[in-house]
Amino acid sequence: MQQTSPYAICAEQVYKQYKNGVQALSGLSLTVKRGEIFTLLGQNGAGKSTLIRILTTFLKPGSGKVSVLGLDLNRDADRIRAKIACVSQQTSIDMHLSLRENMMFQSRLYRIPKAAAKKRMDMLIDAFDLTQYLKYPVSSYSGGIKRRLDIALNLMSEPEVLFLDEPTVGMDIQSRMAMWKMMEKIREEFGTTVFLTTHYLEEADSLSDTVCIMKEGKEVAQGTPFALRQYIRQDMIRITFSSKSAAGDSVKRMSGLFLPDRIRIQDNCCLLFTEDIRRDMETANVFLLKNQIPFLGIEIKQPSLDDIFLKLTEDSKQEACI
Ligand SMILES: Nc1ncnc2c1ncn2[C@@H]1O[C@H](COP(=O)(O)OP(=O)(O)OP(=O)(O)O)[C@@H](O)[C@H]1O
Repeated sequence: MQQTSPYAICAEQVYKQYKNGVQALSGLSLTVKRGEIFTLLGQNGAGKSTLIRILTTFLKPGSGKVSVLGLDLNRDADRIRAKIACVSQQTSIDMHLSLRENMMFQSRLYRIPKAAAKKRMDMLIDAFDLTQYLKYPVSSYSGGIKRRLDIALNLMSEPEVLFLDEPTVGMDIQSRMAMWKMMEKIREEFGTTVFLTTHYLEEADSLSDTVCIMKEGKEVAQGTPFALRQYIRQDMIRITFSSKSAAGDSVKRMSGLFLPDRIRIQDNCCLLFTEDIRRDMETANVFLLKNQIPFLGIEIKQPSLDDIFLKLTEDSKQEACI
């Protein structure tokens, strides 16, 4: 009897080199639990889209072991394809068809019986608040509504894993919030595993069960947003100056006091990563006052996911699995 894997996705030591010699993945490993929202974060060119193309069977890895829903990617690509759906940057909506026609067309691609397809369509239209748009032509929808419809289309086949490549890119805050609600609904009500990529850190923070930070084709950290924050296990001191150049000048002057990898400039602030908050707070305060360096404020700050992302993606020596 085949055992059900607790993991939706397992990738082990995946390498991928394109024909032009670019090494897009360099030994990437990650695990995605069934039913969770998993977010992949990485700078441009980190290899996120390459990984999605591999996991959705469009691209073969050079080497490494990948299983999706317990099925081996090399042996069972067809079976995997039947159980997943992928919403990419290019929408799969046909602008000449109505909303309902688009959904029914999708159901025919998956050979879903008509009555079942109609039931599923009505449920999805209701679940994702699309009813009010039924009377308008699809071509008139805003980008956010088109994206919502695209996701609904991809859910017609009841996929077990839904891949979303930057689902909220370029959206205004209202549309992004509607999209977050939609993703939570997909996880809560349908039990679908959601695998998404994003550049928005606050999105990863508020929405994800697990976040994986990628750099240069490899994971640098994977864990819950909370665990990632704990990973740094460092408080931060934030000193605010009147301008970025004032912050830069002060950091130069303080360079003898703190190790270079403990100091970072962010906008008009200087961030000090510290393991001894009292000692370093006193050192920084005394230095600033003694040298009459003008500053607007000094405070203790918990690192955000942003700070962790910057720290991990800037420091190539850091690696962590949480
Ligand atoms: N078809 C291709 N042929 C050759 N090189 C490619 C191809 N697709 C991607 N690359 C290169 O592989 C590396 C990883 O690209 P990928 O698109 O996977 O990164 P990404 O993290 O998705 O970036 P972005 O956030 O900008 O979409 C980059 O250096 C990119 O230029």
